[in-house]
Amino acid sequence: MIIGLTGGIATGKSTVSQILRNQGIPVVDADIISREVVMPGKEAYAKIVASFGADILCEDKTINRARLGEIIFNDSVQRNVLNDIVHPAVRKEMRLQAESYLKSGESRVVMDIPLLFESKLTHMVDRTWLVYAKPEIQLERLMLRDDFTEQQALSRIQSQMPIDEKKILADIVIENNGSLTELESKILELLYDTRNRP
Ligand SMILES: CC(C)(COP(=O)(O)OP(=O)(O)OC[C@H]1O[C@@H](n2cnc3c(N)ncnc32)[C@H](O)[C@@H]1O)[C@@H](O)C(=O)NCCC(=O)NCCS
Ligand SMILES: Nc1ncnc2c1ncn2[C@@H]1O[C@H](COP(=O)(O)OP(=O)(O)OP(=O)(O)O)[C@@H](O)[C@H]1O
Repeated sequence: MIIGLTGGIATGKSTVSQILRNQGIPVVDADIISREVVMPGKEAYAKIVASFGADILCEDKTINRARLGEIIFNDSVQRNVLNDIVHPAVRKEMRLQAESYLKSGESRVVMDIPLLFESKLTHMVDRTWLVYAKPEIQLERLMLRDDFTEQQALSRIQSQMPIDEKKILADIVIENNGSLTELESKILELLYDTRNRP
């Protein structure tokens, strides 16, 4: 059984993933894999440098994520260029990792995929869980976590499907508008309720 965990930027996916990992549930994380597949020497790295130029590199030749982010979160054409380079490699690696967990006998594997609905990847999972935070809380958490101005935060939020639209598409909605303790209790309850029936 593969659970697709999604949400909006900064609504709490990584926080939920950590709670799930603490419960012994394996999580395959698209954000982590998307960092690995763009390391120097990887196929996607060469394509990114060819498309965006050497200006998006740090001195050590790794990709300057802040600089690339400023480009792609403010320009949907450039965003699609990057997505087309990175996403196939991420999907391939996610499948491999999830299959490996299932083969080793895990009954439930979580795929943390921020763009699950935008990229129409629901066929990769059996159920969808959405981590939801009200738009004003999402904005506040994003500005606080990444030290963004309101404009920087909004450009990232607006690069995604609105969280209220995702809410309609998800099988299960995990409300994350309260405390971390409340969130943890909700996840434990959800795991208990869905032990044999996700
Ligand atoms: C633009 C990049 C370099 C910025 O890196 P940075 O370290 O600042 O952010 P990070 O990768 O941790 O992503 C943070 C969050 O931004 C959001 N996000 C990232 N990429 C995208 C995108 N292409 N479109 C919309 N939202 C995105 C997601 O909610 C993600 O969880 C990086 O996000 C990237 O390479 N994005 C393209 C790959 C991608 O789509 N990743 C998301 C899941 S596969
Ligand atoms: N219930 C909560 N109460 C207070 N802070 C929270 C809560 N849930 C998450 N946060 C904080 O909000 C920020 C965003 O959470 P998190 O990093 O888990 O989001 P995310 O959905 O994984 O983001 P991204 O899309 O960027 O990967 C973090 O700083 C996290 O510590």
